[in-house]
Amino acid sequence: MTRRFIAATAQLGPIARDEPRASAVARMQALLIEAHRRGAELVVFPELALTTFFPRWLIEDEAELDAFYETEMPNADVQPLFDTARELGVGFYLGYAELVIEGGRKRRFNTSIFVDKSGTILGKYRKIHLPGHPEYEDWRPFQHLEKKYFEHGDLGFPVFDAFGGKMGMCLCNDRRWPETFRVLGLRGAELVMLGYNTPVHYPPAPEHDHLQDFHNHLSMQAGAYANGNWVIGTAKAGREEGCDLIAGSCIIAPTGEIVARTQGFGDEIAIAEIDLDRCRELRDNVFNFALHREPEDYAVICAP
Ligand SMILES: NC(=O)N[C@@H](C(=O)O)c1ccc(O)cc1
Repeated sequence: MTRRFIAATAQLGPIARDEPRASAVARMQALLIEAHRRGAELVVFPELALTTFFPRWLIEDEAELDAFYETEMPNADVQPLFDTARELGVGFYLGYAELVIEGGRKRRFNTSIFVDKSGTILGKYRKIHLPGHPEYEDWRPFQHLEKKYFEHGDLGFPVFDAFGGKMGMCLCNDRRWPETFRVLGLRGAELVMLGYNTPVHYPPAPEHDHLQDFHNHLSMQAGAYANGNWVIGTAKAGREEGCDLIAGSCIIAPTGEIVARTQGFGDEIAIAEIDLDRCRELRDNVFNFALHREPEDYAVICAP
């Protein structure tokens, strides 16, 4: 089986708070069709791609909050995206807010799925590194209530087989943690897909605002290089409900080089050919884990 294929990062511009899912889905269908026209067989959409980034507000009314979550996947709103992808034979990664009833209680996760070319959900991931704060903080110009609205993901960092190789997923803040990429790398991931919503303004340390794009690429390029895997990182970008989100969606080779990136802040794709065999350039050499890793000396990073 060939291990070369064209992939796309499919960046979304802002999604308004009152924008129906059908509109976000139609925008994603258009990007997927364009990606397919340019030869892509795999498309990576952002984190929370069906709605606005709602953790920026305190939402006290439970029904109003619940309306931002999906209780089924696919559901009637998202089915057209699944249908288009299946008809065109394109696989995709999609981030969304997930609400499930388990043990008689509501459980909420920041989730991503991977859907193969036949429309089958092959993998699911629930975000592990939840940033922000658990309660309303009135000094902030906008909230970041992921710790209030989501539980810590309970699926670990799974990898799954697709496109002739091993695929992994993570979400947004996970990309800043080397452990995310290393765990996926130790499980053999050759391509890590991730979506992000990253405000330009970081209220706890505004002196870092000018570094947001740099830190975004630094994290993903380091994750690719130190583990010898491809990375596709996709932004929800632009001024969303008055909050500026960084763009810079990109495809990164195992060498750490950015080989394709978006140019603007709106709906846009960038494509590149992925050759999974190129992971060997790193994994057979400087990052040959079996030969050169020294786990006996790493115990401290696993201590709680
Ligand atoms: N959706 C996310 O995980 N976003 C985080 C990130 O980009 O790491 C993030 C960025 C800025 C903050 O003030 C809080 C959290």
